[in-house]
Amino acid sequence: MSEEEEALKMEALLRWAAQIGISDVPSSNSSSSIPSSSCLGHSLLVSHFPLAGGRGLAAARDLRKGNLLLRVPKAALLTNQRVLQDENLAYCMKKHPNLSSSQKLTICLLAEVANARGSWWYPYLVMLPLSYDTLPNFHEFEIHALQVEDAIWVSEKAVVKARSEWKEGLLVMQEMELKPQLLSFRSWLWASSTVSSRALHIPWDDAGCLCPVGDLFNYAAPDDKLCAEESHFEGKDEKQFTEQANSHALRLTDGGYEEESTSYCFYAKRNYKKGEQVLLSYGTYSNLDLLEHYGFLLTSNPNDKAFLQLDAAVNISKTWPKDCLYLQPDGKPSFGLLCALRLGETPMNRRRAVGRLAYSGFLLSNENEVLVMKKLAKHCCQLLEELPTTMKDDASLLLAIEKIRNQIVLFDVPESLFYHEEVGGFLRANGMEKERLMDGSLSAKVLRSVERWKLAVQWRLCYKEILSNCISYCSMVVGQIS
Ligand SMILES: C[S@@+](CC[C@H](N)C(=O)[O-])C[C@H]1O[C@@H](n2cnc3c(N)ncnc32)[C@H](O)[C@@H]1O
Repeated sequence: MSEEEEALKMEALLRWAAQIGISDVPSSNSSSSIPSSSCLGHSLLVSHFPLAGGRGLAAARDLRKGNLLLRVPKAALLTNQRVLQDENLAYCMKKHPNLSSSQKLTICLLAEVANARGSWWYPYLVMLPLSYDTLPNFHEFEIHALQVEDAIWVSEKAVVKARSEWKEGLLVMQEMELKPQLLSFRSWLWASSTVSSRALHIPWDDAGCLCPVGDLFNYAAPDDKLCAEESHFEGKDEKQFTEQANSHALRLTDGGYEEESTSYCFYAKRNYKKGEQVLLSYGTYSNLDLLEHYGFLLTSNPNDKAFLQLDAAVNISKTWPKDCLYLQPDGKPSFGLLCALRLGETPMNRRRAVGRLAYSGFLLSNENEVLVMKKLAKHCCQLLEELPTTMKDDASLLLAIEKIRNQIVLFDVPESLFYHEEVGGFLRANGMEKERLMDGSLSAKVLRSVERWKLAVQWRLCYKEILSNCISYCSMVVGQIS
């Protein structure tokens, strides 16, 4: 789509949105005339942020924390409930009660796409991205570029899951007599990635909703941290714990469906200057989570995690589930990991006696702490050594990938790059000659693969940075104690 075409389609979307009551004017100001040609202009404007999500929403004026920014009436939301008002679709869907809500929403989206101009959401549908970089879209080469076993496993699982969900959905779509092109796995991947990366939470359906205009907000990581395992379990029953977690989760998002106004409402989580990008916290995600569901990552993500596999001898009592044993971005071990390591370095016959102290997060003894830190640093060094490339390799590879991505002719790239095993792997995976990579004439398909390759290298570099931060952190603690 040319820039001009895109601008026209965006205008049409904003005009349609204004007509159906989507508005960035707070209700108290609703007497002030809403520009009928656009639902935006009072608080927000569509803009482009190349370094932070591409297309997004900018502040149209100085905004204050707590300001209502956008209201999207329930009638505008693309939900299972709305689409399944079509009796024929509802009848086909009813025959397959085992489909998940997300599968249903994926099918509903494809059914609307099949209606083309006949769909009520047509102006919205034509502005959806044409492709996605979420993990289910990764190919074998890109998955292996992640290098870390856990991440490869998560990606492979995401691909397998997408395929099996497609097979399950296929029966219904055939009964609906969707066009053959919409029955393909490629179409399914597009639709399910749209749902995964754009659906917003609604209380009545786990799949969420597609929210025209409201889904143009790009993501910022929430400041508040919800470290479930860090808030002590002690003295709390499961219900209290869940309630606490839910109240945290509510604070972590700055938009939500409001029953009183039957609208999805978005609020400013902080003050914004005119022209600044207004961001939304979709939730607390590690970089792997972001990659899996949204197809991007943050090079500085306060909620990133590097998971560590501990041998059974360390996580002795299996007290901590695997997902509590990780390093934080600054390299500090999570609460669970530190407890497990401290107890792991305690002689068997003393573990019971110091258990309570350890589970409350206290240091057990200076000797124990030094042993823990040395062991942890050694483990991180080993992990770094076992990975096929160093952080320096990754950083220089990223520079080259950036040039390839921008179709810059690679004059100044060292010849050695092409002997790099990984570059060879990329060429083979895409059935390409070295020359094609150098002359900057890549097809759209190859460019999409470059994009995913870049994300994989960025991800593993962030992971390695956390391990490296951990080594520095451990040596600092040992230095302080000794
Ligand atoms: C709900 S949409 C946001 C609007 C989107 N940029 C668009 O053009 O339609 C979510 C998608 O935007 C992109 N995105 C959002 N926040 C981002 C960020 N901070 N950095 C990079 N990409 C981001 C990702 O592709 C993500 O899947």
